[in-house]
Amino acid sequence: MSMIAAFYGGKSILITGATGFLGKVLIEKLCRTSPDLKVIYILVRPKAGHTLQQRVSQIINTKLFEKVREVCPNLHEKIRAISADLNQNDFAISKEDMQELLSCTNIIFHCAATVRFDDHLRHAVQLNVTATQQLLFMASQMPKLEAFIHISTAFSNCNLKHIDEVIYPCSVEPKKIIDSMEWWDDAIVDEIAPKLMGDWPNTYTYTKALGEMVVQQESGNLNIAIIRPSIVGATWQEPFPGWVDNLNGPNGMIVAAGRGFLRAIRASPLAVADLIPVDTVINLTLAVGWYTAVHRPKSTLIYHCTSGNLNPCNWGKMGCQVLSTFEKIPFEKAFRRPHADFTANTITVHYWNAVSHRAPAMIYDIYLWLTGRKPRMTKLMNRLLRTISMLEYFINRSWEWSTYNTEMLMSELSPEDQRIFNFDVRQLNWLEYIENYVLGVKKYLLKEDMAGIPEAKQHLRRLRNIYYLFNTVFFLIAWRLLIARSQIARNVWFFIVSFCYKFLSYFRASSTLKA
Ligand SMILES: CCCCCCCCCCCCCCCCCCCCCCCC(=O)SCCNC(=O)CCNC(=O)[C@H](O)C(C)(C)COP(=O)(O)OP(=O)(O)OC[C@H]1O[C@@H](n2cnc3c(N)ncnc32)[C@H](O)[C@@H]1OP(=O)(O)O
Ligand SMILES: NC(=O)C1=CN([C@@H]2O[C@H](COP(=O)(O)OP(=O)(O)OC[C@H]3O[C@@H](n4cnc5c(N)ncnc54)[C@H](OP(=O)(O)O)[C@@H]3O)[C@@H](O)[C@H]2O)C=CC1
Repeated sequence: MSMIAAFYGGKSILITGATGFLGKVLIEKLCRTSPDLKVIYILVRPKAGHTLQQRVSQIINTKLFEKVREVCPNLHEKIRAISADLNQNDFAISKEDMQELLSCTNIIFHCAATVRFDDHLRHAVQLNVTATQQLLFMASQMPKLEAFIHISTAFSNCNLKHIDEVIYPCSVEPKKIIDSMEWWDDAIVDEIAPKLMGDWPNTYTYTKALGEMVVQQESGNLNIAIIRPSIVGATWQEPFPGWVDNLNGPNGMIVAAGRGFLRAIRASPLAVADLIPVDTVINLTLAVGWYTAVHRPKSTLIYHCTSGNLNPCNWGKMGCQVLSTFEKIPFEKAFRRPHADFTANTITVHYWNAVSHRAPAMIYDIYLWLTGRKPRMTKLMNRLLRTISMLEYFINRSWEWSTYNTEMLMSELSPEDQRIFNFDVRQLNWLEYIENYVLGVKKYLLKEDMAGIPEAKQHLRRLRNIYYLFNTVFFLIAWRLLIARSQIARNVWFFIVSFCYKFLSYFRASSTLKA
């Protein structure tokens, strides 16, 4: 019998960020392995045109929940959506709902965050810091609470090279920043943001670091643990390989490369690609929830959920495997044939951006304009290049994360729990994982049918022919213009023609002699 699965039986669990990427996989695994849990409260913000129940139904009626719908037929009753906005005071939760949450909750998984790199500092502080503070305050009023699990990121200290499982202080106290946000107007925030952020590359990583400090400072008597995943990718094994549903992190790059928009990127091929499958993160999260509640460690433990030090893979190897998968299972409606160059040289990057990204986009837009359609490719390309510029920081550096706590936890699990809640990334076969990842992007994110593969391959062959034709015509025109203007080019041309003529004459003469 799994100790972890049994632990969650009969429990009331509160999840924030349940409608997000990690949140969905968390609910799925919890309901599948502990179908006898009492209730999962999820804090969901209302969205225009969708009731809360519709938002829940949209999630649990997807393929991700196919298996769990069999194990737990009353899934709808297990999930109780509570209207809440983490940006509001008391999360705008009704009095009755708040009363129920305070009196019943046993475990909290805090996943909600803004993961946008370019969010305004005010908004990022509100969600990643102030909301965490408020949730901790709520938690302190919950008499039945056994554990509070906070999901952070391994990049909350990306300004350091070696990162231990400890909380590193930021130069300005989070409480001061929270207070200042009350009276600073946006102009002041904009001016002061770079100074506050120092060597953090974006508001996301900076506010996640502040969030960790808040957790440490406000922990009081609570049983708290922090999980720091690195770059979270598609599922590895569960409930099936390759599931992914958003464009964050590498997903958008895989789409852009597979559709032929992205052909070169400034990246160090030897830098470690610290990807971690989302099901691995969730298995660790559930194991940490159990361990924190049952063993009640004296201090807040931090768990790195990373792959680099246990089973490293670099961006070069990953990129090659992505490309070779495109050959077997190409994406539909490609703009150009997938091709990739990783380069660390800035001049080469500018060259590729001009020749491989902007020029084809402009030529295509001219074609759209000439055929009476609205040009859109240049705009799309600019947006892609902007996205890449934000991700570049993470693909040109390597970090070392120590994983003592994570390894300690692994050794504490029974063999059955190690199997059911497997977070041992040493068992991951990268080539197989990446192939399933690309397949998953095609099936679950782009919603493409596998039956369309022959047509997609045919389309790529057409693109190849257009490419050869375009290059030949371009070369001939360029050469013709050069010959017209330059005596040297004319001499070279006559030399080549006379050389070919002599070679052919010699070849013909020798074959006549042999006959
Ligand atoms: C040539 C080389 C290729 C090699 C072969 C293949 C390569 C594949 C292998 C891997 C390549 C290397 C890529 C590695 C990337 C590494 C990422 C590392 C990140 C680590 C960070 C730490 C992890 C975390 O803790 S948090 C999770 C990460 N968070 C994010 O990723 C969020 C990032 N996103 C943002 O910050 C914003 O969305 C931003 C700034 C990128 C764009 O903002 P903007 O306001 O311009 O647009 P949106 O309103 O957000 O969206 C508009 C539009 O664009 C679509 N879109 C959004 N993001 C992407 C994307 N990444 N790619 C493509 N399209 C995207 C979005 O859906 C919208 O579409 P609509 O149709 O308009 O709705
Ligand atoms: N994805 C990754 O690569 C990594 C993620 N992490 C961490 O994991 C956690 C989950 O990330 P991920 O699932 O990818 O993020 P998503 O962006 O997919 O999900 C974010 C969740 O937060 C919710 N949320 C945002 N704003 C509010 C609000 N004002 N009120 C209520 N809910 C809100 C969203 O709800 P809604 O559906 O309404 O928008 C959504 O459910 C985050 O803490 C992140 O920092 C850490 C490392 C890597």
